[in-house]
Amino acid sequence: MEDILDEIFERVVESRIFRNRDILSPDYIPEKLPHRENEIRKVGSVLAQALKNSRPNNLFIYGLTGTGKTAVTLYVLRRLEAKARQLGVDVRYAYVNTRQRDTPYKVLADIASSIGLRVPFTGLSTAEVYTRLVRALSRRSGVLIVVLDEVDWLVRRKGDDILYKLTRIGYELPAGSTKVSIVGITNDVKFVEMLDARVRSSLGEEEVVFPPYNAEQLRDILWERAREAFQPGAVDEAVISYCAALAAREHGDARRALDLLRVAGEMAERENAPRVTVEHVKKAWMQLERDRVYEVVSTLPLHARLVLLAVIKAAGTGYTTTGELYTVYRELASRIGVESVTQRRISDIINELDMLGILSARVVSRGRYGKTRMISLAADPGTIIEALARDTRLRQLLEDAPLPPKREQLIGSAGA
Ligand SMILES: Nc1ncnc2c1ncn2[C@@H]1O[C@H](COP(=O)(O)OP(=O)(O)OP(=O)(O)O)[C@@H](O)[C@H]1O
Repeated sequence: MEDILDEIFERVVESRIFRNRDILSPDYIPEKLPHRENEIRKVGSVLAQALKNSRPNNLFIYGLTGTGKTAVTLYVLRRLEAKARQLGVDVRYAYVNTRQRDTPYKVLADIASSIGLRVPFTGLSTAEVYTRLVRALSRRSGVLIVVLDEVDWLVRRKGDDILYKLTRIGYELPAGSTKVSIVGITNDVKFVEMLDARVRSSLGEEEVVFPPYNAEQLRDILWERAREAFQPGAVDEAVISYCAALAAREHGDARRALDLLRVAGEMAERENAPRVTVEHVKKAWMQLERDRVYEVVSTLPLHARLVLLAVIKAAGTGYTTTGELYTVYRELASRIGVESVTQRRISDIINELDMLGILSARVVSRGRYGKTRMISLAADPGTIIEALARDTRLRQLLEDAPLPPKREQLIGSAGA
């Protein structure tokens, strides 16, 4: 036993692969953010007002995942804070990720703690926490920048009341007290439509959109991080370009590209390989894809999981049509005693699952029989089944009857 562990320990300590793996972790904020100069300039120009003790306009940042929104915002805020210290101006910021801190209470408690006000974990009403926060802000001066990351998460679950309150907090404070400005970050472009018009206009005093990275930009980003994270010679141009190309094919997500490189490195290290190869990247891609599918499927609402199960039952690894799918779905729903939703809603669910890359739905013409959608699984069936089977009711349904034969021939007869 000792020998096994010695070997593992030595492999990590004397890694030929990693010098400092943490540099590839998603929380690490690098010194340089290539290809984000424009965004840094825009965010910096809005927030710089704080250095003159003025309230910066509220700022709304959006862009797809992994486009550097959080990294840029925190990078600018850290530099701003340092500059403010130099100038002797009181500028602080509170960073709250509302996916992790998912209630108005927790959000307010985090903001309070950024100005040194302690709020108990529970026991107060949200209104009381708000009142205490307002009181504390009115006793202080300076500027407080509140960053609400993944703000759509909170609003979708708890409504936009908290945003309304926070964007209005200035009206409740007497002259000379803390000036509060809000930075909202989201990767959901449709989120804006969910907001009350007043919240939308006040949060969007300024807006910055982060475009996705292309493969070339991702390569620069990866090299910047790889130089410090890996031992010299452990990764080469082919590996970096391959990671960049795969991530760019999705939507230019830097997080995905970095994850890919990190997992490929871990695989090489575990194999005691002298360097990371394209093969490691391919395997890493498959593993990350499986993890993603598992995570997405496990957290889907019940009816979406039933739809997936219906596709498995009706199509196996082949195809099914919308009508057939709906029949099977209703049967499954009734077997576990839940009321089925309408065909229209199922259609929406199919679109959502298509966008998530779990299902593929293609419209095909069936000549004089009109059009139909051919639906099939678009991700690894084994992983989907594993994730569905976490729910005992669904596991039972999965075990109930064998899968029907493949349906590929349907496609041919539909002329697709
Ligand atoms: N230009 C860049 N240079 C170096 N690293 C970057 C750059 N852009 C993003 N990253 C890195 O990619 C990862 C994801 O970035 P970040 O968290 O900022 O994305 P995001 O747009 O906030 O995504 P999400 O909406 O999913 O939260 C982080 O590890 C970040 O450091």
